[in-house]
Amino acid sequence: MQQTVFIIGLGLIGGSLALGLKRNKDVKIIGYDANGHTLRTAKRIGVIDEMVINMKDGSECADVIVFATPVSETIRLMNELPKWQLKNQVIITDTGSTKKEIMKAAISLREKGITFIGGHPMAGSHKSGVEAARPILFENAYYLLTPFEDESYERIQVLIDLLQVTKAKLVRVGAEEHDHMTAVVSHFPHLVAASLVHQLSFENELYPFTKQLAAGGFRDITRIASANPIVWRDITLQNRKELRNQLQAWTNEMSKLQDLLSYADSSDIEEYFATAKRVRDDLPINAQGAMFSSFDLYVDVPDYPGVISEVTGYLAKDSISITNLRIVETREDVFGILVISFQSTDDRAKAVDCIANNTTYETYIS
Ligand SMILES: NC(=O)c1ccc[n+]([C@@H]2O[C@H](COP(=O)([O-])OP(=O)(O)OC[C@H]3O[C@@H](n4cnc5c(N)ncnc54)[C@H](O)[C@@H]3O)[C@@H](O)[C@H]2O)c1
Ligand SMILES: O=C(O)C(=O)CC1(C(=O)O)C=CC(O)C=C1
Repeated sequence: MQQTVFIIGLGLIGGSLALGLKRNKDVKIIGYDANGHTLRTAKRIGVIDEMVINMKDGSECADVIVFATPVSETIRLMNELPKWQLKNQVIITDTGSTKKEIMKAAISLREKGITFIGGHPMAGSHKSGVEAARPILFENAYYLLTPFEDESYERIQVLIDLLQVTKAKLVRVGAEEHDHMTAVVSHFPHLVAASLVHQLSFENELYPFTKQLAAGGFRDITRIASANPIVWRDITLQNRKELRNQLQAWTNEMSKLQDLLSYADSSDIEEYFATAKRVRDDLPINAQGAMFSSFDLYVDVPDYPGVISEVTGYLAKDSISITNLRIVETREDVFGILVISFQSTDDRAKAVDCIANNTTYETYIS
């Protein structure tokens, strides 16, 4: 049976969901974005099957409506829906990073007999926009659903059946619990990343050379500070209470660090790092999802013209797809390390063999 899915907001997440759902040939994707350029691009590059230029047209013919807009916009737009002639059995969902405020706003839909099931795919990136969308983004990632407690099993199952094709791990949680857990592993780390970048820019006024030294570590820990500020403004506003609690916990941890720096001996300091390493090493970072991972391979290449196309040429010859390519500059005067990203660990393993078979360059997995 054909299903029509209407996606509102065609950025990284709306676009990736559209591409993921399109793998099911019985699903037709209609898209809308407030940004005309994004909307036309989404149609041109085949992210959506059809575009509409207002929400009403898409909403009235949809079996499922998905909001993939910044969370404050989602709440504003949800309130528009009851004005239109929606299908009787329509299911409304969203992809927002917060859930409590959204579920609160959904009460008015529910009072009008409209089904709303909150959703949040726990995969993403610091990139935004439709060009960054990927069909595999949600594969193996947790995809949290926050239906109302007494939502009918059949209605939830319709949404689960639809989303299954993305290969995400669908898990049901309460909205409050959701906002607590995501504050710890997602929202607060974004505040920390932004604050480290602020700290660097302050430092930079006194020691302008410092920025040049911001190599792997600083770049890794602050990658997410490059995310869309509007998306993160809205998340922060909606999850303020949990974020204040996290900040208090962080402040307590920092004061422990103050003590460590002032009084601790070398074994206590080593133990501090060792405990963190144990916990960090146990995180499931090699699977996409709980943490987004792009399966990077570091290649130590010599500095001569054409070396990058030489390496990518060998990979192309063996039909190994790459998703990204960059040079990590560790020193200004020395050619950096070539970092090639792959879609899967399998592709990366094939690349290691391919480079070993064709060159003498050393490869590393971080
Ligand atoms: N970026 C991530 O890593 C990530 C991960 C999971 C969930 N989310 C959530 O998914 C949602 C979308 O985030 P994104 O990363 O795709 O952002 P994005 O900036 O890539 O895309 C958002 C899109 O929404 C459009 N938009 C904004 N206001 C609109 C309106 N009134 N009507 C129609 N379109 C509108 C924008 O033009 C843009 O194309 C957010 O709620 C975010 O919290 C983000
Ligand atoms: O990988 C990233 O860049 C992300 O920030 C993705 C991330 C996260 O914090 O893990 C961001 C927001 C979400 O709602 C879910 C995933």
